[in-house]
Amino acid sequence: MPGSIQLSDYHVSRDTGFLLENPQEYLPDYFEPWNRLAKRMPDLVSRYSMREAVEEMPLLDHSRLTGYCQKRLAHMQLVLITSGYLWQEGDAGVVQRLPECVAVPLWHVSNTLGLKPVICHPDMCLANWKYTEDQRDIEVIYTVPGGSSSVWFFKVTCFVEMAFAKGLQSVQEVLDGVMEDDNVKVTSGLTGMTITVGNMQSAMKRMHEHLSVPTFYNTVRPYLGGWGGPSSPLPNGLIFEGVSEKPFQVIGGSAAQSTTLQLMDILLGVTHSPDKQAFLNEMRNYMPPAHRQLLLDVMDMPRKLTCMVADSEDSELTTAYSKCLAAVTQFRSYHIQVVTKYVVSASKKGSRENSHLANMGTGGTDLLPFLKALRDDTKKAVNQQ
Ligand code: HEM
Repeated sequence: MPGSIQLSDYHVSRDTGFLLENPQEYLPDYFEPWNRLAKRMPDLVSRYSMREAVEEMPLLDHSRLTGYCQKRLAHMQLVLITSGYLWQEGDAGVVQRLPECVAVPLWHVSNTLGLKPVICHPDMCLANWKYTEDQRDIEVIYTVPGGSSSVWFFKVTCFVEMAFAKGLQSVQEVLDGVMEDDNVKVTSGLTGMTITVGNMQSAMKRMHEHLSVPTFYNTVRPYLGGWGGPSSPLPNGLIFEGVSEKPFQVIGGSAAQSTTLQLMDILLGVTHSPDKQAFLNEMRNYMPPAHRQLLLDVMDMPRKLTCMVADSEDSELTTAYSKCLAAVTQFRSYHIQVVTKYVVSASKKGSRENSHLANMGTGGTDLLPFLKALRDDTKKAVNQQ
């Protein structure tokens, strides 16, 4: 049917959703220096020898990378190397320039993939997991300083994406049901989505099991940072040697770059004020292009779930819709608790080395009012139908 959407057309896997299926762990031997430095980054940083190691690294030919998965792995390795190089000495010891041996390939690989040349959710979550040998659990492949806390942080973020992936069929059901004007299908899809969002919340709850607050705040978070803007230790941005002498600015990694919540917002007709939406739109620039395109195409669907609900006297449909919005609202409320614990309260205890991160989000957002407004917009959506 014209205007209908198949999730599988957008680099979305039936099994793993937005997570890359079978991410690779190592590049071919030619890229051994990248394999080695990316894997050893936390260790090299702890010995303050990351910079030296990067400066000794040869400039490799990125055009020898073949296939999408190799390029995604190369992106992750190069952003990790960048992150270690920049933040090894904390804010005070940051450098203004990224050496050519990292800057040039990172720039080109990023352009090929349509990703920003900075650590991001598509790297550290979507392309950073593998099944354990018995296939019963997952492991993260690469990490940043922070030991078991940082590993756990990435792993739980993967769990949340996995929980979404398990409910993908329900999202497809809603998309199909809306196009076919099929109340039963939409109701069933919304019911499945409600369960899925609940499972995403349960997955996020696991953050508390092994993520230490001071380690997250003082050690993990700085390595997820971007550069540029008044609160950054690199206010003008970073110069990529061999690419341009003009510094440029990027936001760092955040799960706000996950397509999951934005897809649900669009599908459920949740709208945000222009400034909040501008931030979420900016986050789309850090998603893989196919996922970004999915959001745009769902926005452009000729039929809308919200119109269907508004025109319907089918109480099962309207109830399923309200319950789904309530689940997303609860997810956002729970996320606010997590952020309060790991960022807001932690910032009160402070860290001098990375004071610029204080109470702000990666995008420089004033955190709690921002997240609460997004949550309240979700709650309000139900009354707008
Ligand atoms: C310790 C765990 C976490 C912390 C400290 C945290 C922190 C933050 C922060 C600071 C923001 C504000 C945007 C920014 O500036 O980056 C944000 C936004 C966001 N985070 Fe998290 N986050 C955590 C875990 C997660 C997980 C596991 C997910 C799951 C996908 C997630 C999804 C989101 C989303 C979707 C947003 C955008 C705001 C919204 O749509 O409500 N976060 N997070």
